Amino acid sequence: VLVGYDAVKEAMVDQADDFTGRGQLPFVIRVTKGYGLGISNGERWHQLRRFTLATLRDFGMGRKGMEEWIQEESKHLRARIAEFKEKMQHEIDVVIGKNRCPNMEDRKSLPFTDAVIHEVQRFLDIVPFSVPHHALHDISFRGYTIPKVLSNPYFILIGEKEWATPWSFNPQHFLDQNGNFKKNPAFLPFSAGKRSCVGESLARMELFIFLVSLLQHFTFSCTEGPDSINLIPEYSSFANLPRRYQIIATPR
Ligand code: HEM
Repeated sequence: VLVGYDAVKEAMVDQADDFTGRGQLPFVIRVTKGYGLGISNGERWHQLRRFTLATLRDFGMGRKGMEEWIQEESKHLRARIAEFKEKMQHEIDVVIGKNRCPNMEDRKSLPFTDAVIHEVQRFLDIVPFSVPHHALHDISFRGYTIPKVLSNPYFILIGEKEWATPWSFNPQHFLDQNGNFKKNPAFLPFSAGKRSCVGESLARMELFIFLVSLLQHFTFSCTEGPDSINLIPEYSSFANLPRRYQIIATPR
């Protein structure tokens, strides 16, 4: 298991050619029947990866087309919910108002909202061990010999060295003392290197536009009050699955 940003970056980015193999998890093989980009290796993976990236580009007709498409989708999604702080709504009201759709340009003017979205992804850590990689041949890494085909999961979003309060939900992890958005290189929910998530830009655009547009139009609450929310996942193993709650969306 590779632990912490330094080790993960060194393996997935600096020594990427050795680590791009996909580890063979029995349940993933069963679900995918061994087919598809996520589970493939070798020449098949290279071709599928090139094809997928090209298709995603065509599908989005470039960044702008994809943005408009997500804006349209977000209009339909406003019926879905969660509870967020007034501070985000205040920031959104000041920067965007209520009469136009948010776009990706707005992100730099919404540092608090952006920090909350990053912190949600860090704290939720939906794929805590990422998807395992394996070494393509026997390799040496930090003085250890890693034999070919040994699976190496890794985790980094909760490192004590990288985060001031790793076990608390704390948007300050992504803000400087002036309230500006601050990047943290250890924020790698999509992994890094040659095998990283091909859907990253689509997913990040969706997270931003959906969430901002929901908060623009609704205030969220839950029937039992915020203290009834249990942050411990309902199921935790390969994935962390959050619990389900009935949420009330009140038009603003
Ligand atoms: C918040 C949403 C998402 C998260 C947190 C996420 C996270 C990840 C992670 C951690 C990996 C493993 C990377 C590695 O092996 O080093 C991955 C791989 C992958 N993701 Fe995502 N992902 C998200 C959304 C998406 C979307 C929207 C798509 C499709 C458009 C997608 C398609 C894929 C594919 C095909 C792979 C396998 C890539 C390969 O093996 O070369 N993901 N993702």
